[in-house]
Order: sequence, then C-alpha cells, then structure tokens
Amino acid sequence: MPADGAGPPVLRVDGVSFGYPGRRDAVTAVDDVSFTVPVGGIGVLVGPSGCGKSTLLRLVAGLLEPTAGTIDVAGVPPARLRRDRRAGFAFQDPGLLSWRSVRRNIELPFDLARLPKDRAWVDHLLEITGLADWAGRRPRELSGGMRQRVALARALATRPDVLLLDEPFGALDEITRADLNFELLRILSDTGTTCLLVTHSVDEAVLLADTVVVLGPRPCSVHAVHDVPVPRRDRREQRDSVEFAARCRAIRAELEAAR
Ligand SMILES: Nc1ncnc2c1ncn2[C@@H]1O[C@H](COP(=O)(O)OP(=O)(O)OP(=O)(O)O)[C@@H](O)[C@H]1O
Repeated sequence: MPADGAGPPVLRVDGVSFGYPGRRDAVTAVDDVSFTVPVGGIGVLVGPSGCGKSTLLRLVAGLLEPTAGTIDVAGVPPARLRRDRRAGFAFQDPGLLSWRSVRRNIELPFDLARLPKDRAWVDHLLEITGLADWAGRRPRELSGGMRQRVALARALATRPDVLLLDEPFGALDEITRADLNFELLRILSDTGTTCLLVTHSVDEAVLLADTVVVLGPRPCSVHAVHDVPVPRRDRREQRDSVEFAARCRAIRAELEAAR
C-alpha cells in the first residue's frame, strides 16, 4: 500500500457527513466525523443505537458516498479499495449460503470476482479460524459462533487491506464472544490487516481496539477518542486489570454524557 505523505500511514476519516435522501427530508446520519486509525491497527466505533455507526462503516467500505469530507486508507479512497477487493466485510448476520459448504462459502469472494481461488490461503483461514475439520459441512450443521467464524474467514478470503466488521459477534454468549475476540486479535496480527469494527459492548471495544471512537447520538459526531496502548499479546491478561476496568468506566461515562 502506498505511504500517505508524512507520518505513518493511517485510515483517515476527515470531516465526513452523510444524509440518506428521504421523500421529504433527508435523514442526516453522520455529521462532520473525523478520526484516524493506524494502518495495521484496530479502530472500534461505539455509540448509542441508531447514531450512525453502520452508516459510517458503509462509508468507509465505499458502499455509500459522503455528502461532505473524505475517507482514505493510506491515500487510497474506499471506491478503489472496493473495486480492487481490498476491503472485506462481515456483519452481524453471517449471511452464509446454505447450499454451499464451509469451504465454498469462504471461497465465494473469489467466485464473485471471477478470481482464481487461493486454496492454500483458504486452507490457512480454515486452520486459524478452527474450521479445518468442518470444511465440508453445510452452515446448518454449525453453531452460531462457527457461522460467524466462517463469515470472518470469508471476509479475509481475498486478503483485504481493510476489514470492516459490524457487530460481528453480537449474537453470541459471552464466553464464545471472548474466544472469537482473541481469535480476531490473533488473525489481524498474523495478517497485518487494518480493522474498523462496530460494537455495542464497551468491554469488547477496550479489549480489541488500538483506538476507540466514542460517537454521540444521531447525527453522530465524535464525542471522544481513546487510544489503548496495550500490546496485543498482553490483551488477555489486561482484561482483568484495574486499567482495563478504568478505561471501560471512562468510556461508559462518555457514552452516558453523549446521550
Ligand atoms: N437505508 C437507509 N435509508 C434511510 N435511513 C437510514 C438507512 N439506513 C439507516 N438509516 C437511518 O440512519 C440512522 C443511522 O442508522 P445506522 O444503522 O447507521 O445506526 P447504528 O448506530 O448502526 O444503529 P444500531 O446501533 O442500532 O445498529 C438511523 O436514524 C436510521 O434510521
């Protein structure tokens, strides 16, 4: 990926606003939002329900165009990332194709882009998501957590530079969710992928993020930004620390204040 002028490369959201056109009035969902996430880092968006988090993620994904402001990842705009299949998505609903096996679901992005399948990489993804023994099974044979792991592996299939995750673990119990959080940290460290993730869980945000962006109510603007300077290898232990609890408390207080 090309460097972004001076300083380390970043995912940059700069003065971005967006409104959904309506029959009478536009619904303004995003209002002058700016933040950066280091390339290779994890940014997490938290904010009240309906504030515009998914909209922001769709703007970064290039699925929507900002009405004002700019977005780029190390100088590359979302439309180009999307065209070049350098952005991967996974949403709360895994959206797997029931008639395809786990492997064939993960391979779907290759088929859609008419690209040759990278079988060795798919094998690796099956391995690191713990799905190698399930490659031939259909989605209905999997648990909810396994389906979400398939969606995650599918999002990583074309080796995206940027991974966009909208409440990917929202439907899971706490223990499974924590396991997947640690898997995600490991996968992102292994692949060097930049990630922007939406969650309603403050604990999940602090566990995963290098940067937590706290958003206010719709139309969302940035209420606060927290850097979490904890190495990824220390995240599991940190979860039980006083510092972790203090960060969560501070962010919860900001969410309260931002309502
Ligand atoms: N396709 C659409 N057309 C019109 N308005 C929309 C559309 N999608 C979302 N909105 C509106 O934009 C606002 C922000 O929605 P968005 O889904 O981005 O919020 P969110 O923060 O992700 O919500 P939640 O936390 O509940 O998932 C809401 O008022 C919603 O009604």
